[in-house]
Amino acid sequence: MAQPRSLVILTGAGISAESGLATFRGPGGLWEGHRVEDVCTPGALARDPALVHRFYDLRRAALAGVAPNDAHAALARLERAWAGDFLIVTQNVDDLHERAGSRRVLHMHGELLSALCAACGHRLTWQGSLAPGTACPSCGSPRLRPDIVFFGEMPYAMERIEAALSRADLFVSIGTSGAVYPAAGFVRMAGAFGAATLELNLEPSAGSDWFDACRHGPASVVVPDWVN
Ligand SMILES: CC(C)NC(=O)[C@H](Cc1c[nH]c2ccccc12)NC(=O)[C@H](CCCC/N=C(/NCCC(=O)O)S[C@H]1O[C@H](COP(=O)(O)OP(=O)(O)OC[C@H]2O[C@@H](n3cnc4c(N)ncnc43)[C@H](O)[C@@H]2O)[C@@H](O)[C@H]1O)NC(=O)OCc1ccccc1
Repeated sequence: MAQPRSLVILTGAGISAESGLATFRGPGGLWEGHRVEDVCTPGALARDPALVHRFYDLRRAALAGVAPNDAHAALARLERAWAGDFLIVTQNVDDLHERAGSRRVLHMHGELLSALCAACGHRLTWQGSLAPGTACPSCGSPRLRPDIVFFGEMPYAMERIEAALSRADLFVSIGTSGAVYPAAGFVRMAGAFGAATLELNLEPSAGSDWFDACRHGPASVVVPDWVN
């Protein structure tokens, strides 16, 4: 196969698992203790903003105690060496890709270190806890919320993502269970545009059958192996 020129990499919670961040559906997964609809839906935010804000405050605080692992580092290395189009589309809201040195990263489900005004759409970097009712520095309305895409909300930058998928020669999915859409549909979209597709995951995912090739194992092993 000719050297791929245009690469799109999708990552999920599995790439951050070995850094000590819980995944969603694994044992002790993030949702355990909280029903998704109680903490990650617009309805939940309206019903109990304190619970939702506290859920993301805890995850934001946990970031200080973790660091990127060899899988994040390998992708940053690959990006520096890559001549063509390169894009990491992550479902993760942590900042471990950027802390590993990755630059061309798109957070399709939002970021913990960002706050969003639900009234005017203004965004600002946010560290520490975010109390419900915090005023937006741009429009003054007390409607700052976690800059997170909740279930039922449209993921960010879908046009940019679909454009990159339509140009991709190679699509690689790392550490995701393929349970959440539209991300779980990207392998079929990329494949339909002629891209070669590869899954790197601890175990087979819900979408493994859609990939041309799969390599299963811990991300900190299979990702550097693939990159080198
Ligand atoms: C549950 C599912 C069935 N529901 C959905 O998909 C819904 C509804 C839906 C839409 N289309 C559909 C089609 C069919 C069915 C349902 C739907 N989708 C939505 O609501 C999306 C929005 C979904 C985004 C929700 N927000 C998240 N995150 C932010 C919050 C937060 O992070 O707190 S989703 C969240 O869950 C998902 C978790 O999945 P993974 O990251 O894969 O994690 P998981 O634990 O599941 O798996 C980990 C994997 O890693 C592996 N692993 C573990 N350790 C390692 C290791 N060490 N190494 C390697 N791999 C490892 C494991 O084996 C496993 O495979 C991620 O996307 C993550 O971001 N929005 C929308 O569709 O909007 C519409 C719309 C259209 C027009 C206009 C307006 C609206």
